[in-house]
Amino acid sequence: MPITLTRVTRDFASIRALDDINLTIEDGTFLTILGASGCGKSTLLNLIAGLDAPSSGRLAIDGVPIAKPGPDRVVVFQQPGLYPWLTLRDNIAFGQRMRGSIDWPRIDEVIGIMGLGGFESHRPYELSGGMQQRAALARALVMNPKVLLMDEPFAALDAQTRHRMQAFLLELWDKIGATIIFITHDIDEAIILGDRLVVMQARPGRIAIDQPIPLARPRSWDMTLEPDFLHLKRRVMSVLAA
Ligand SMILES: Nc1ncnc2c1ncn2[C@@H]1O[C@H](COP(=O)(O)OP(=O)(O)OP(=O)(O)O)[C@@H](O)[C@H]1O
Repeated sequence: MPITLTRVTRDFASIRALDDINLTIEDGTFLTILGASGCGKSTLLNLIAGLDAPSSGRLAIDGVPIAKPGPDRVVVFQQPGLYPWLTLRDNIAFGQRMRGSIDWPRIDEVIGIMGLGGFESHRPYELSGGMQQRAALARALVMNPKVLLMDEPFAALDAQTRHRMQAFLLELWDKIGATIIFITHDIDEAIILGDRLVVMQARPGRIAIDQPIPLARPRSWDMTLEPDFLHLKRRVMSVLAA
């Protein structure tokens, strides 16, 4: 069952951050969201996460209204936000510990999937930026979410690490089949990762483009030279420049 947003508006005093947003996101979709700063991307993600409520309109997941955060949805932010005093393994187990019980075999399985084996007892400062972000992703995954909400998760990484993380995320998504909603400022990243692309415009925050991304999978960076890629990129650039 999908995530549905029906006529969603969010005002902050006199600022209309989101205006009449209608979206249906099918299960297992990789949706990427692009848009200039301040166009309402994070506001949209926070509403789906249940961290904020709309001024008007409705949000639902599997037909159930979204009223608060839930175990079915986890958010991964730009900063990994690991606890410096905890080991990698304890950081990854943190959400489960808060929920009341830790499934250590699952924690260790996800550590393996994320390529973090051997670093279990390291503290965050002993890990590279890419490893820290993988640990943040692992901490989200061990909650077995149906929906991963990613707010510019790779923006703080250098270009090479970022490319590795993008490939890694696509492999992971293929394995877990979760719905991913992924915010980015990077047009190439949005097109190369997603099944579907939403481009937003600011003041008021509205959807300017909502379309499938017509590239085959598996994706590779060579595809950034394909006519379908360039055609879509040109369209996005003209909307963002408007
Ligand atoms: N808690 C808040 N209080 C007041 N205004 C807010 C609040 N959150 C967001 N806004 C305003 O709503 C608009 C949309 O903000 P939002 O953070 O969703 O944009 P964004 O597209 O995620 O931007 P960025 O790409 O810079 O992260 C902005 O004008 C912002 O100033």
